Amino acid sequence: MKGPESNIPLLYAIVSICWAIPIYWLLHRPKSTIPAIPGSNGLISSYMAALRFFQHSTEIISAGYSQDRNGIFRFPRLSRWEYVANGRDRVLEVASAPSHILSLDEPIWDKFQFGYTVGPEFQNNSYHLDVVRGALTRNLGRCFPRVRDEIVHAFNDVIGVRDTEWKLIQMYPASLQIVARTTNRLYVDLPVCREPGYLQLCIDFTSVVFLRGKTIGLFPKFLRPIFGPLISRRKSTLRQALKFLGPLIYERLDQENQHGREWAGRPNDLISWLLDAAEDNERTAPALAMRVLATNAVAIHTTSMALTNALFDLAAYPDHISPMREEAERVVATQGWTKAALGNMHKIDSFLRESLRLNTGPVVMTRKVIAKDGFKFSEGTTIPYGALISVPSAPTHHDPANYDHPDMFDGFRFSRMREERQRLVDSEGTGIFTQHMVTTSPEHVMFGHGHHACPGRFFAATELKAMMAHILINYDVKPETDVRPPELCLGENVMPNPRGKVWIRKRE
Ligand code: HEM
Repeated sequence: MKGPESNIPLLYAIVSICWAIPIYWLLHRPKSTIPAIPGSNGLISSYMAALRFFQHSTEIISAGYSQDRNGIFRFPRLSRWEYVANGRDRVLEVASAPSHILSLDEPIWDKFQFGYTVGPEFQNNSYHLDVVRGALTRNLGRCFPRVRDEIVHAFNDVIGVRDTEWKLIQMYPASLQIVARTTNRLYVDLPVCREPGYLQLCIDFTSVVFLRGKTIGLFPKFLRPIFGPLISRRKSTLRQALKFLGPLIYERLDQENQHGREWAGRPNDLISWLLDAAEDNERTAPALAMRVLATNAVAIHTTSMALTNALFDLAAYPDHISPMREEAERVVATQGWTKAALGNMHKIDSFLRESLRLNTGPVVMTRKVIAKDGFKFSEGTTIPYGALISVPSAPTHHDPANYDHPDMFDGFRFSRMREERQRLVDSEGTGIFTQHMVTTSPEHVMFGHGHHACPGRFFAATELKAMMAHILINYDVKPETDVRPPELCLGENVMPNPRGKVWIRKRE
C-alpha cells in the first residue's frame, strides 16, 4: 500500500503550478536598479535562469560576482529575486546587522515551516543554540575521551575492514553513520548512541523537516493549519524519538525533582545541559526530545558532508597523507588522544580548512530583510523589505584577491602561513595566526561570519580532526577512479556526491 509520502510529489507539482500566476506577475514588476546576473533581465531569460539555478547555482552566482566583486547583484528564483552582497565590507555589514533588520531565523522558519515541522515553541525560544554555544563547547575537552572511543568503534563497525584487503566504501552513507554515532555519544551517550533505529531517526530528521517543510510552504497561508500537521508528521516523529530517549529523560527529570541540579553521577551530556537552561514548558520529555533532534539536525549532515569531502580530497591528493600521518603519530605518541593534542595537529587543521574552502555552496549567511524601510548598505544601496540577501561563498573562496592559486587544492597553505607567522613572532615578537580551521572571516565564510557564525564549529572541528587523525594512523586510502566524485547541486545546496566511493584498507 502506498504511504502518505507517495502523494507528496503530486501535491508538490499541483501547488507549484498554482504559483505560476504570482510568478508571472513578479517577473513583470518594475525593474530594480540593482544589477541582475548577466542575461536574466527579460521575462523568459529570468525564468530560464531560475530553472538553471537548480543545477548550476555556483556558475550563476559566480557570474554575478564577476560583474563587480565589491558590488551587489540580484538573481532570479522561481517566485522572486534574491540578492547577493560581494566583498569584504559588505560581508561585514551583513554579518553585523542586528536581527530586527536582517533576520536569519525568518527565512529558515518560512522555508522549513518550523511551526509545523519542529513546533511553534521553537519560534521565540532557541535556547538549545545557547547550549551549543555554551555548555556543549565548554565541555568538549572533558567529554573528549568518550568522543574518541566512539570514533574507534564507529569506524570499526561502519568501515568494517578487519584485515589488510582493500574495501570500496560509499563515503557519504558511511560518514552519516559515523558522525551520527559520534555526535550522539556526546549528546546522549551509551547505549542509545548505538541504537540503529535512533541513529536513523536522527539522520532522517533533517531531510524530513526539509522536504515536509517545503511542501507545507507551498500551500497558501490559510490552508497551512489544515495540511501542516498532516504533512509534517511531527507527532509520530516525536513518538519514535521518545521510544529511545523517553526512559533516559524521565529518569533525569525524576532525579532533578528529587535532588535538584546537583546529584551524584549526574551525566555530563546534552540532556543535562538542556535541563540547566530549560524553563517551564521546556522541562518535559517531549519538549526535550525535540531539542535533542533539532541539535542533531544542525550537526549530522553538515559534519558528514565535511568528512566525506575531506576523504575525497585525501584520496585525490595523496601527497598530503604522509606529512599528516607523521604529524598525527608524533602528536599522539607525545600527548595522547586529548582535545589539547588535536590543537597541535596543524597540518590536519590546515587540510580540513582547505577542504571546507573548496567544497562549498554558492551562497551562505542568507538573511531576510525585516525592517520596513529595507536594509541600506553604507554605500547607499537599499535591499527592499521582505527580500532575501546572502553573501557569496564559492566565488569568495575562489577569488585570486583572497587566495594565491585559488582553484588549486593546497592542503598545507594555512599551516605554511602559521609557520611564517610563528617565525615573525619569534624574530619580531609580533603577529597572531588567524587562519585556524574554526576561524571565520569575510574571506572564509564556510561557517558564516559575525554573531550568527556557526556555534557548533568547535565541536565539528574536534570531531573532524580526531577522525582524520584516526584514519591517517589506522587506514590507507586511495581513490576509486582518477576523477574526484563530482559534487551534487540542488539549488543553493551543494553536497559531496552521495554515490562517491573511496578504497580503504587497514594499515599493516
Ligand atoms: C563542518 C560542519 C559544519 C558546517 C560547515 C556548519 C556551517 C554553518 C553555517 C554556514 C551556519 C550559518 C551561519 C550564518 O548564517 O551566519 C551554521 C549555523 C549553525 N550551526 Fe553549523 N555547521 C557545521 C556543524 C555544526 C555542528 C556540529 C553544530 C552543532 C553542534 C552546528 C550548529 C549550528 C547552529 C545551532 C547554527 C545556527 C546559529 C544561529 O542561529 O545563530 N553546526 N552552521
